[in-house]
Amino acid sequence: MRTLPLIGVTLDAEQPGGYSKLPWYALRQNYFESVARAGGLPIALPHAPELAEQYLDTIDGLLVTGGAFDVDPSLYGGGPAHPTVALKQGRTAFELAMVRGALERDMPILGICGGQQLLAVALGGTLIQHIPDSVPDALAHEQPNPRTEPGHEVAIAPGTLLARAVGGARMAVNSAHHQAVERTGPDTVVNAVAPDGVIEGIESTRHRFALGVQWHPEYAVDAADQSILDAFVAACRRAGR
Ligand SMILES: N[C@@H](CCC(=O)NCCCC(=O)O)C(=O)O
Repeated sequence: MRTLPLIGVTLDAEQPGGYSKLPWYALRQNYFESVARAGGLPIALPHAPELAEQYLDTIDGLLVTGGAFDVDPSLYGGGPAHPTVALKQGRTAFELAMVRGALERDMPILGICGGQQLLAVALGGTLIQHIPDSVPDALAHEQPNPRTEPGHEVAIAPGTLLARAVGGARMAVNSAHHQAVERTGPDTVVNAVAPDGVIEGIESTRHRFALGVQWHPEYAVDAADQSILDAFVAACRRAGR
């Protein structure tokens, strides 16, 4: 039996330029730090769909991170891609293989921001491709102020896994997204909503822990943010080998 649950953390993929003249991976340190603070052992997962099953045989839980890109609308019947849609096909192919495999195993999954959107799609949901064009009087979901500060509040749905994790009805959250979950799939419920009605969190009702939040709890903007990681890692510990 492992002492710490092994948490697979997905990476962003960058084209040559900047750090390296070759393709490279990137991820903010606070993703790993927030998992470690929660008592998990974070491990980075390079993009290799052919290794997904072996990764899933090894880890106790999956953290699907965010990034400045979008899920391909063809994956949720979204029709033509909005002009603002940016794709990272290799990353999405790997993350989708990992999420689908984890769901099949009922392995705990936490999706953050774009990772929440991918989880929603894997659960049969759809996305709003560009909030400003779809939501009248929408808040600034790509907040102008630093992401270490709140962008807006969310209302947490009572009786949900998220409500039990954070122990409250409202939270201040940061916001760095132009898309959002539009409709949830079967056996999936909305657990958080912004004041303008934009969905800010979803969870499966038929898995032990399949939770996504649109904001970035790894920044710990709200005192309750770390409790989301704590609940996720605790679920991984219970599910662990
Ligand atoms: N498709 C999503 C992506 C949202 C997201 O993951 N944002 C994070 C920005 C980069 C980072 O700091 O991780 C959208 O709605 O834009």
